[in-house]
Amino acid sequence: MAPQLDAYFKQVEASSEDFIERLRKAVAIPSVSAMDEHRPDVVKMGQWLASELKNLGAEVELRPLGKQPHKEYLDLPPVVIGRYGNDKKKRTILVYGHYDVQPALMEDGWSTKPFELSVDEKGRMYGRGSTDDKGPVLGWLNVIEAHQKAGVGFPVNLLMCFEGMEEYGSEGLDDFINEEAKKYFKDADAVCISDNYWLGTEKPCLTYGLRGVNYYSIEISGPGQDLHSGVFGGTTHEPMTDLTKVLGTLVDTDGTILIKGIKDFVAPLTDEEKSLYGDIAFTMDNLYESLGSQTGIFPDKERTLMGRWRYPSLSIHGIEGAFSAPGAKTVIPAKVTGKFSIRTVPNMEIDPVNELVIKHVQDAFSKLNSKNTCKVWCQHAGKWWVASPKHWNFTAAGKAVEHVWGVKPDLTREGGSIPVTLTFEQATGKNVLLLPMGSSTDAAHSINEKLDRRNYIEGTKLLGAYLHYVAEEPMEG
Ligand SMILES: C[C@H](N)C(=O)N[C@@H](Cc1c[nH]cn1)C(=O)O
Ligand SMILES: [Zn+2]
Ligand SMILES: [Zn+2]
Repeated sequence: MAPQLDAYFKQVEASSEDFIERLRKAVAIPSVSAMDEHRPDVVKMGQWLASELKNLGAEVELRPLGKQPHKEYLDLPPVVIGRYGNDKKKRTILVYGHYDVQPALMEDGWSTKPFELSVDEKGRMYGRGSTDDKGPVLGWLNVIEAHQKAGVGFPVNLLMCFEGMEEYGSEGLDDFINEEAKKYFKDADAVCISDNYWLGTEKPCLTYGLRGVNYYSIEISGPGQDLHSGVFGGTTHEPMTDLTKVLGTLVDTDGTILIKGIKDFVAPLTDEEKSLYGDIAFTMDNLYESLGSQTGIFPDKERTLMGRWRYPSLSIHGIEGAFSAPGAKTVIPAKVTGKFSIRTVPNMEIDPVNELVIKHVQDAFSKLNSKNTCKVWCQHAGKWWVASPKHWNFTAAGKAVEHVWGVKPDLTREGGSIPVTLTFEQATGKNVLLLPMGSSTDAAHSINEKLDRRNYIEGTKLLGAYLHYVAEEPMEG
């Protein structure tokens, strides 16, 4: 295998500028799944991805997912599915990624235009979606292209599933995967997802766990329209006042969730699990670097990692309908919708958590004795996932990491959520591996999201090397 991999690696180096151009084109399409007005861009991004894959000789289909739940005027973007190679003697790996991105506006504080890839002198490639998840998705395309150009045989059959709604809760995808698990995806021997990040900036990792996410909206309304606060302030119940009070009952400033009963669902920490945290290559400085501040809750790495991986958290994200522009508008908003989410962990189930949250919000609102109206609902939910890393899929990835990066990877869990991971595992019955490309300082979901050129190019080598090691692993296990 060594000469083949050497030739492949050389080709990745030789094609690196083309691969960066490919990422530049992808970042230029503002495929923001959460914004109705960007839906045509999400569709355009799916079509662009499909055409790139076709140009590389893959069989590709754009599968419709129907209308968006609760927004029937919108079509969901298509799932791009594809196959590269169909040799019964080879293993088949199913790869998943997403081509939609989080919203990004200059006024949020970006230093460069979010939808123009901007590469600085240190090789940091800034742009929305660079690390989450366009860079990793294009990594798979780069793997195909570099094999072709180097004349190196492709080691496995590749099945692909790239969706356009991940940042909005993967609407429609669970049913699609369940439906196709025994059809389009039936040959898959294992699954690989590249959509998370290293813990720091130097040590690669393989990831075997994710938190789940239950995402909520609280809508408080009263007046028939927005009002002048000088004319009506002091004479009416104000939705924004009610909402901030209700939001204030959810979580304490030290991160403690204040909803009664939530803690009781959390699996107790065992001595065996506790002992795993000490060996992970992570420091408080790694945390401070990626936070861009020293505002961590805990003083030590172990409790910080547990706070991210194995305990739930509740975050308040924003308020729709509230005044948020610069200046001093003296308005009383008539209807405001607060958004918050809970990252869930073993053994929190979606429905019992929803019941506690909805009851808590209703009780908190009724204590206000307000004449306004309060509605609360779970917008989307995806369950946590924890797998065993003792499988040939992880062994192959571990060897590939050692080959490309020269170190054994850490085995990590992740605080973020990729709800379809569990769906793939359950629907296909196959092992799922998370193989991240980006690092802790990439600022996914934040301003100035970036992917380091080194992570993109070495990451492309890693994805290819992983496929070669997969081809060599004995199947059992
Ligand atoms: C880890 C992954 N790259 C990611 O960012 N996932 C999102 C999924 C999500 C759920 N609701 C909205 N987006 C995340 O963890 O926030
Ligand atoms: Zn992602
Ligand atoms: Zn994301």
